[in-house]
Amino acid sequence: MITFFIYLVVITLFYHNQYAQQILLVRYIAEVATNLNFGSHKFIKLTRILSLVQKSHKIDLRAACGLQASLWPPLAYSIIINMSYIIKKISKETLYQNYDYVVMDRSKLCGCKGVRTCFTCEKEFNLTPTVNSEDLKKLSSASYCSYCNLLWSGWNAYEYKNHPNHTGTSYYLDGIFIEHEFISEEEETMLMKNLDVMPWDVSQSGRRKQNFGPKCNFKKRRLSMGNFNGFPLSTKFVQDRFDTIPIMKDYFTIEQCSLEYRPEIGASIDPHVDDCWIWGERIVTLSLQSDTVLTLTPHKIKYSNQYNIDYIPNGKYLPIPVNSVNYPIDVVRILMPRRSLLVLYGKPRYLWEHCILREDIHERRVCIAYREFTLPYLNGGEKYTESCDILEKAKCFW
Ligand SMILES: O=C(O)CCC(=O)C(=O)O
Ligand SMILES: [Fe+2]
Repeated sequence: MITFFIYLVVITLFYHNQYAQQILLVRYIAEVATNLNFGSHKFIKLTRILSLVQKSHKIDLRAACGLQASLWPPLAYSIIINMSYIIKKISKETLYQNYDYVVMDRSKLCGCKGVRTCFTCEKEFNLTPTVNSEDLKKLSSASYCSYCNLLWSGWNAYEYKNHPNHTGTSYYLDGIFIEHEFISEEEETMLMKNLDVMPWDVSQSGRRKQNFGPKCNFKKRRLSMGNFNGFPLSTKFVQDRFDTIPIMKDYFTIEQCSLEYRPEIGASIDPHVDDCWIWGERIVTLSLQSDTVLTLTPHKIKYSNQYNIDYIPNGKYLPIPVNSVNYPIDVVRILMPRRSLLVLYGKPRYLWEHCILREDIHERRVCIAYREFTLPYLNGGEKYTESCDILEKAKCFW
């Protein structure tokens, strides 16, 4: 049935000569294939199959499809053959354009890689963003009220302003905490001034960033000091204030990352789960300059151990139901007002993906994202010898 469906898509593809559509369809076929994770040692990696195609056709299909997966061999071979057909059907000119899109280092143009896009590369290569908020709006959504700690049905993230006069259905989801006005307006102004005198690096999906933390290789799960030199002194007061919040007890910041989102660049962050091998349970974000919304979306595990979810402590939240958070609501909207502090932990941190939609960035928004180590890398943990120098460095402010 699925194979037949894939054939249908491929046939449709033959009648489309537009480069962007071809890319999208290739990506779509691959996505269909990726979601069929049969989870057995017998199944070979789709990335390996795709690398064969890309070698013979000089095209980085893996990047075009943005995937990595185990796949049932007969299905995989059928996809490979279909993909070979697709590539052969693409004109030379399109192939070169295509080659540019998927292989070209876009760092001179923007910071996007693989399937991530911003306005700049979308315009240049006629690309379509992967996240479509209209699709999310069709799902059942609820928005978080920080005053009653409940979700209320609906998409509008400003629902919390109606507190206590909410209407509709409420749901409970433990693991979201918001402290309004965590810093004052004067502190926000000073903090922004101090951040903006430091250089910003380009990042993916139209963002810019300033990263302070050790070097982490999430794929190989290797940790090293890299250029980590501690944190800017001007930001110390924020970390110091964490002690005033009970759920932030013993929070020891290892990474601090400023992120900038500007609407004119189409900045956003695609749905993801923060790495579970090295980053501890509490994901902390201080929002600055403008309000935005954190959107939690259904967790779609694309391949085994994605986001290193196998490292979630004690298997506390495992097994994660594939493609389902097992909850009556599919999309959770959390308003992050400027100057507020958000702490995400437990189920919302591990079982849902979070993202910031382009349409939720109305003005320049900057946030400072904080991360702590997982237990094995803290004092007394079995990996402490690998992390003790980094823990020491993380006490420094310059
Ligand atoms: O901008 C935000 O608030 C979210 C950032 C985020 O999810 C991340 O850096 O992992
Ligand atoms: Fe994140």
